[in-house]
Formats: sequence, C-alpha cells, structure tokens
Amino acid sequence: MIIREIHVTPVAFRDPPLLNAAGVHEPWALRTIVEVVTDEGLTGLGETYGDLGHLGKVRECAQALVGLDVHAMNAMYARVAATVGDVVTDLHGLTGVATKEKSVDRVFAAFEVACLDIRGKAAGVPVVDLLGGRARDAVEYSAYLFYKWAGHPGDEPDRFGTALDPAGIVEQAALLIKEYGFTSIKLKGGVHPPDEEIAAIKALHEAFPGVPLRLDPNAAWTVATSIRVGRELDGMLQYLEDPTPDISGMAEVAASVPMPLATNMCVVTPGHLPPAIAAGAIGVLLLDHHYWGGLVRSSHVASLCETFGLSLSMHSNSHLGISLAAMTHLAAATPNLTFACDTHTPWQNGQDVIAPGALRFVDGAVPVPTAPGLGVELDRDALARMHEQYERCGIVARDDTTYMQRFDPTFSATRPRW
Ligand SMILES: O=C([O-])C(=O)C[C@H](O)[C@@H](O)C(=O)[O-]
Ligand SMILES: [Mg+2]
Repeated sequence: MIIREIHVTPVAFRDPPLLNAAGVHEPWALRTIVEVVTDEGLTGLGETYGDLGHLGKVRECAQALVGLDVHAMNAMYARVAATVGDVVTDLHGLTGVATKEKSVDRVFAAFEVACLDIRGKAAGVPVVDLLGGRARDAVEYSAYLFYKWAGHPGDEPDRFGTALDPAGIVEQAALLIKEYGFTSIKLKGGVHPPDEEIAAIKALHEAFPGVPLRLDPNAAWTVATSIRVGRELDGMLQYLEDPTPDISGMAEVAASVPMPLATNMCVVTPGHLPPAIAAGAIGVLLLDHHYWGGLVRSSHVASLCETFGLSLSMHSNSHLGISLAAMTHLAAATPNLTFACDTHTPWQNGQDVIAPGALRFVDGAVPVPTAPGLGVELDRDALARMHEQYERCGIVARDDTTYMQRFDPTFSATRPRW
C-alpha cells in the first residue's frame, strides 16, 4: 500500500466569540484536511491545525511522504522530522511551550491518522482495533463551557447567547446538556478575576448537583491565587486544570490543594513527563493526539501514565469530525482514559467536512464507529465550501490576543495575570 498522492486542503468555519486567557476566538476557526491516497486507490483522512506556518510544513511533508508504504511509520516520522527541521510552528500559547519536537509531532499526527484510516479500511476493521481494541463502546465527552459575548462585534447574536456571569454560564451548561446529554462539565476560565470564576463554579455545583466539574484558567493565576482558589473549591472540582504556569509552579500548587491538577500546558511533549512526575506536578494528563504525534504515540504516552499513576483525560481545540472520530477511536482504545474528554464540537454548530450520520452524541458520549478505518467519509461539497471560506475569511493564523485588542486595546495576555 504505497502512498501515491496526498491532498492538503485548508478550511475555515464559523466560530463564536469564545473568551479565554489569551483573548477571544476570531469569527473563523481554521483547520487543515489531509487526504492520503494509495496505489490501490484507498484514501485515508487526517485533520490538523490550519495556521499558515504549520500548513506550509504539512504541505512540504505531503510531498516528502509520497512513495512510502502506509505501514512505514518510523520512516514516515523520520521524513517528517527532516522536513520540519528546526522550525517551531505552535504559537497560540494555549497548549504550552512550542518546541522543535512538538512541531514534528504536530505535523506527523495528521499523516499517521490518515494512514491508520487506510490500514483499517484495507483490513476491514475500525481504527480502534488497530490500537488494541475497544476498552469501551462509547466515549464520554464533557460540556465545554466558555464565557462568551452574544456575538462577534458587528454581527448578529449567535444562538448560544451571552455568558459573562454565573447565571449565563449555568444557562449555557443547561443548553449543552439538553442538546448533547453531557454528564460532566468543564469551564474555560482565566477570563474574569478568580472570585467571579469561583462564583460560577459554585453556581454550577448548585445547579447540577453530582455532575463532575472542572475549571481551566490556562495558567492565568499565580501560585498563591491557585492555592486560594483550589482550597475554596474543595469538594466541587473533579480536577483543576493548569491553574498556574510551569511544572515547578504546578508542583507547589499540587502540594497544597485538595483536588488533582490536570494539564495540557506544562506537559506537552515526552521530555516533560520525567520532571513533572518527579515533582508531583500533575495528577491528570490531557492527551491530544494532534500534538502528541498521532494515535499510536499517544497510546504509548497513556501506558507511561498508567505506570506512573497519572490519570488521563483528553484536550481539544476547535475541530471538525475527522478529529472527533480519531479522538473517539483513541479514547475507546485507552483503558486508563477514565475522565470524560474535552470537545469543541457544540461550538462548530453543525458545520463539518464529513458526511452526516457517522458520529453522534448519546447521553454525552460518542458511540465508537464500527465501519472500517475512522468510519467517516468526506463530504466533498462541504470541503469545497469550507475551503472557499478559508480563501475569503482573511485569517491565516489563530490570534485570539490581537483580535481581543481590537475591542479592548488595554488587554494583555500576560500570564499569570491574577
Ligand atoms: O484546555 C485547553 O487549555 C484548551 O482547550 C485550549 C483551547 O485553545 C481553548 O482555550 C480555546 O479554544 O479557547
Ligand atoms: Mg486546558
């Protein structure tokens, strides 16, 4: 099964004004869709970030990988590493430091997923079976709440409405739970002073008794603030995600708060695991195959976490259905991934590049696709339409901070802020 050609298509889709510690989401989110085609005519799909620097490297690698067998993952990784070189492509700052290794893993992942899709199709089995088989039949996701404006300035309000205080956050949770059946909740924090976010968690705790809650301020707090918030939310949080920057800061907080700390910021590449484990900085790692080098490498990281007693959840950025399928196969094949995963799916509001029907939410969980490969098919009309949107939207790299500064010139994304 030799790779004959690879198509790389950047796409854009509407994104609501979701607030975070870096600023606010722009009106369009970007992704890149990768199609790997073999000499036998099988096609595999991958999805990755859409930022221009990253897209350029994906395009270069697409040429470098032609001629390889879809099983030759080590050769493929070596070619991607040689092609990406020393360029660092991860600059939005919400998934921790950008390193050379992480940039290679980010590019490789899209091709790896596409090759697994092909291998599953050739063998007549779903990708989950190539990763060790199902540990569960459906993968739970959490309601991922964001503070948000009613709409982008100058646009009509979107259907999700305003959420800038505890009442708005509770209302948003009720809507997402009603529509998707989620059974756990994550609030993206780092937007308002910590006391306001404490009040939002208390309101959620009261409105949804027994529902596991998480708060993620993306390292917006000092160590002292993190300890204060952690203690104040004793008994209310399943975990506290990235309260403060760096492994050393997280370790200090972890030693003084009652709940486990989780991260997708201070441990984002294999080299971070030994110091974080030695320092006792985290209890939960949020895996994300998009920057941990694909599904197989993420499975290896999951095994390491089991050995060292770390629990697992899964991180998400704005994404489409190919990513949701890949995340679902990986989570289904990872027995020790016991926390509900993050997903931005509700915020894409039905926009997708895949044909409808393959993925659905039942009681907050996505049943693992049973068709061969990832189990999703490209909707070519949608792909063309979303590519045209990419061409027209005028955004080439995610920049929440600059967009926020258009409306609030005093905004600074410096972390820690409080
Ligand atoms: O868990 C996280 O840190 C994230 O999901 C980072 C994301 O970029 C999120 O903050 C967002 O989309 O605004
Ligand atoms: Mg996070």
